[in-house]
Amino acid sequence: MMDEASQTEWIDSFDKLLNIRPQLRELNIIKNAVRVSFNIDSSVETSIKAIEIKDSSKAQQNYFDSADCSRKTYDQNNLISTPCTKRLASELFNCRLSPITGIKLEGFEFNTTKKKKEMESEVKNKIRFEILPYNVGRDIHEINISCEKSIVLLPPFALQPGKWRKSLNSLRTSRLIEPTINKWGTIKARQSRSQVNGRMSVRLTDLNEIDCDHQQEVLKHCDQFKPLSFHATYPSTRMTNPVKVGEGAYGEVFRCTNSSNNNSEHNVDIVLKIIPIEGSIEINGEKQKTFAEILPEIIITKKMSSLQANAINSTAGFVNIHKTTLVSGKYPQHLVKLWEQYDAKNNSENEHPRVFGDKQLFLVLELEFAGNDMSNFTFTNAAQSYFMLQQIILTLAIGEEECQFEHRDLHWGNVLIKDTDKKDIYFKFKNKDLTLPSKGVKISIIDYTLSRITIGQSCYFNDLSSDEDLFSATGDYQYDIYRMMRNELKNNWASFSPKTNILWLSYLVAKLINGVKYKYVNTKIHKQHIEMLKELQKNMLSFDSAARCANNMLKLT
Ligand SMILES: Nc1ncnc2c1ncn2[C@@H]1O[C@H](COP(=O)(O)OP(=O)(O)OP(=O)(O)O)[C@@H](O)[C@H]1O
Repeated sequence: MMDEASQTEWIDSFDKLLNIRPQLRELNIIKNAVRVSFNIDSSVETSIKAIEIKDSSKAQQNYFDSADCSRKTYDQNNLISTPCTKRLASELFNCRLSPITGIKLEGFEFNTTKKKKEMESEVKNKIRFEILPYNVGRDIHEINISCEKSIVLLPPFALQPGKWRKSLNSLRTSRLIEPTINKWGTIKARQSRSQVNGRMSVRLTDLNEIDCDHQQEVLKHCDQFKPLSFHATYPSTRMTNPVKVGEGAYGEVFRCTNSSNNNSEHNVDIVLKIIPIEGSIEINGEKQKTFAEILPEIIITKKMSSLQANAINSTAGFVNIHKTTLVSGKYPQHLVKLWEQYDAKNNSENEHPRVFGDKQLFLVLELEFAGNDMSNFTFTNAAQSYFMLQQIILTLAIGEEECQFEHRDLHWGNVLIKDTDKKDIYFKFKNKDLTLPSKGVKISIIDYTLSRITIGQSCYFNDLSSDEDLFSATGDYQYDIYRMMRNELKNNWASFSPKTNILWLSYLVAKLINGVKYKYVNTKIHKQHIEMLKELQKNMLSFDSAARCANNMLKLT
């Protein structure tokens, strides 16, 4: 089994998670033979799951027992991991619950007082092989897998709070394969993919996919007839004080002052979110978005941004977009340099832009610079955060009222906050003018990848109904919210249920009480507002929409 790969490639898959991202991406999904890891650590949950089914007539079953599966002998001296039988017989794993995730481990319920031999045979019989119903992969790599024994689990795993997409991709990649069975009953390995590209657009009337030329639609939104040259459109001379400020699974974000008209009084602080599209190479563990997949992103961002000037319902709480541009060509050298500077300082998780060829297409979203995200922001005190939360509530309420908007991924990385010297923030809710004290901050909501919205006869949403991975994640209250949303929506992601906004608000209040940074915590005003936040937290889940919550909070009739 070991001759296809060098020893270093057999590092435990859990350990690989600790390695830097480029190596994670090169995990051995197309190797000819795979080791099953059975170390006495969490690797039982992250290691390769592979079996060989002897009887092809059983191939359609969901469960197999060990008798159905072939057992190939292997040279144990070549293996790094402890073989299954040896480990199971030890007392070191005397637990049916994983020490890491608490998942129930089938077959580990033996009693340590039993004799070693009895235990081994009991365990052999009890181990259950589960074939998971994955159907998301686009690339299928056929591999020959053989192993003594393995367990296929869909483990809950801990993710860091905040941005989860890249971590989830890394975990998916590190799991390497999920077995599927072809018509001859042999195993094929599928490389799992993110589901978040599964953006759906449906007409509400007939639920058919919108029939349009997506490339033309994107060009229309960009006011272009064809893609422009990347380096000619964004030369270094057009970008004053440029710096890379952030990155996501889909793009790089650079901040600069837009000095195109050479009038320093009219300089605007903008960010460029640069998203590669339509290319065949994978970026940051994801397939590149297509025109069809990027189009809803543009439409939703523009729609939400336009609410700042809307007649009946208006808010500047959704990030302001100036323009979108479709460019093609090699990544400009001055942006590559900024990318490298960011990487040197922050250890980027994204791929170096050198991977892009000279025909690569990029969609560039020019957004207003909206500050730091909530997880990196230091509030003066809880009075400031309390009123900041009111801005979020009212903004969501206006989104619901205007276009049945649900954000569906409003973790603290997607709320940006910047200082303002304006005393008040203005809103219009159901044609009523409302003013909130800014307390020195203004919020902007970003990232509509999972959002749901109705515009005219069309509804845009992301169908997460089969993204088991996201619903298995743990590590923060944030990951409970995805499960709570699924319950609330009864897994029908097209439907409008503003309660999902309430779920995210309940998460945000929790973060404000116990999570964000405060400068002055020993003041009376801080303590008072922490109590007010706690009171709000008690009541939050009793509302069924942000609109109801806003009505109650602002005593609107
Ligand atoms: N308008 C903005 N102003 C300031 N910073 C921004 C702005 N938009 C994005 N950023 C920064 O860039 C980061 C990535 O942006 P964004 O969340 O839009 O990317 P993404 O690719 O959609 O991320 P994800 O991995 O969640 O898919 C944000 O976390 C934020 O730090």
